[in-house]
Amino acid sequence: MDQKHFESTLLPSCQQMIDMYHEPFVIIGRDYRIQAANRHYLEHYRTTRDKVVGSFCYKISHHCDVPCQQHGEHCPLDTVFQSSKPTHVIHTHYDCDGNEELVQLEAMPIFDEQGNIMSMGESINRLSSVEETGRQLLGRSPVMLRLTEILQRVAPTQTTVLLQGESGVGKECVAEYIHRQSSRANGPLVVVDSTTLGESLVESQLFGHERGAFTGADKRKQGLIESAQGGTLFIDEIGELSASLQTKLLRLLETSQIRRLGATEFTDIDIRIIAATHRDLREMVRQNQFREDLYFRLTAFPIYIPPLRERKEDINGLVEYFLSMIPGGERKLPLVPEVQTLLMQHDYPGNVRELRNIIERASILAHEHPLQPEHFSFLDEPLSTAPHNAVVDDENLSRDPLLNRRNITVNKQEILAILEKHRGHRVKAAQELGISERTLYRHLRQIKNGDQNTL
Ligand SMILES: Nc1ncnc2c1ncn2[C@@H]1O[C@H](COP(=O)(O)OP(=O)(O)OP(=O)(O)O)[C@@H](O)[C@H]1O
Repeated sequence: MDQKHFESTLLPSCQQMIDMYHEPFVIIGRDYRIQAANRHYLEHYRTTRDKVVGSFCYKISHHCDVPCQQHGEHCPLDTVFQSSKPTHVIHTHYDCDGNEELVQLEAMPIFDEQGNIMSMGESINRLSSVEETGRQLLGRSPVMLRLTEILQRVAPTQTTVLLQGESGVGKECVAEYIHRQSSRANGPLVVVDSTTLGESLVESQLFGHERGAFTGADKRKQGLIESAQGGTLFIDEIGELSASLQTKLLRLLETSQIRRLGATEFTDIDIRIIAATHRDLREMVRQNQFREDLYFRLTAFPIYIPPLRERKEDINGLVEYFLSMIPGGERKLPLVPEVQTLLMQHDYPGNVRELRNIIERASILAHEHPLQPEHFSFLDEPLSTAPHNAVVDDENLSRDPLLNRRNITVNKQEILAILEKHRGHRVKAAQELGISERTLYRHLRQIKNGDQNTL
């Protein structure tokens, strides 16, 4: 049966009902044919009922000749018909201009009078795009689609979220995504990198202080926590917080109040906290390095972001995205198969950040030409294991007390070169530099703040 001969068995009243729905909504039959589409659907996709009704859903939504499950996506229709229960899933559809758009589908069974499933109703909720979210959270691998689905669920709540995953997997990207998708999106997103909080002033940086609270405090100052009022506080590398700060953070989580340094009064705080770590907090609890009660508070909603090597299906999309950020980068697409293979074979210890760096570096080497395998030859360079004791002074970085204690100073170029050599792997880079990972983080933040073009 082709589309021309399709006749909908739905009652006209059914059409009226779905037209009242405020999201695009379609009714689909067991044979994957769209039986009805509501007014919002036709408006959103700038199409007509004739073009949609009777067509296969996978053809219209995915521009594909076979149902979703045959090209690796979870098919809500199969689930609904098999289970007779509603389901939801995140899919990539095409908008009316042929651009990909990420949508959340809420699918539900529609029964006939005998209680048999007749059709499936599906509402289509568009998820935010790059323009709306700022930094894009990419990833169409099954694991990233599942993650996006979870993020959609948790974002509108006020729950504290703990993001776990290796360095460079996109924890900060995810935090930003949660914030933008939450009711706090119009409020601030304040990022606190625990590794950059200097020991002595940390408390006043976070909690603020009153005038005269300590020598040099000549005026009252708001801390980072207060500056997140009405928004979200993202605490990166939470495993690095000192014991006393852990206690204070726990108190904030329990009472939603803080006291500025030198203040007698408490201030009410309305923030949502998202924390992140690449460390095993549970193990830190076992080793008495992290408060158990704080750990339980933070793990109200833990989210694990898997390393890139476990979701290599994301690589192509990420490469396209990173190239599109480089002037003229689109001209390097599509990638030749040899380069695609090479990128798929790499292990990415530095995760998405490393992939971004690799693409940027190869693009520079390729200049205006298409990317070829030789532009990636730096991937084959062996990692040096030689201890590094270079003593090159840099006024900005040599003041670090840890470094001075060891009588070692390093400069910006050196840090960046070693980091690049280890493809963004901070643990290895810190080892080679002879400094702690924490100190390396601090330096990187300094470099980032001082020179945006460098990192
Ligand atoms: N899913 C993604 N889509 C697009 N870009 C991404 C994604 N994941 C990571 N990136 C990019 O990779 C880089 C590292 O991401 P991010 O800073 O969020 O990682 P992280 O896990 O917070 O790292 P760290 O633990 O070292 O702070 C950034 O440039 C970010 O924009």
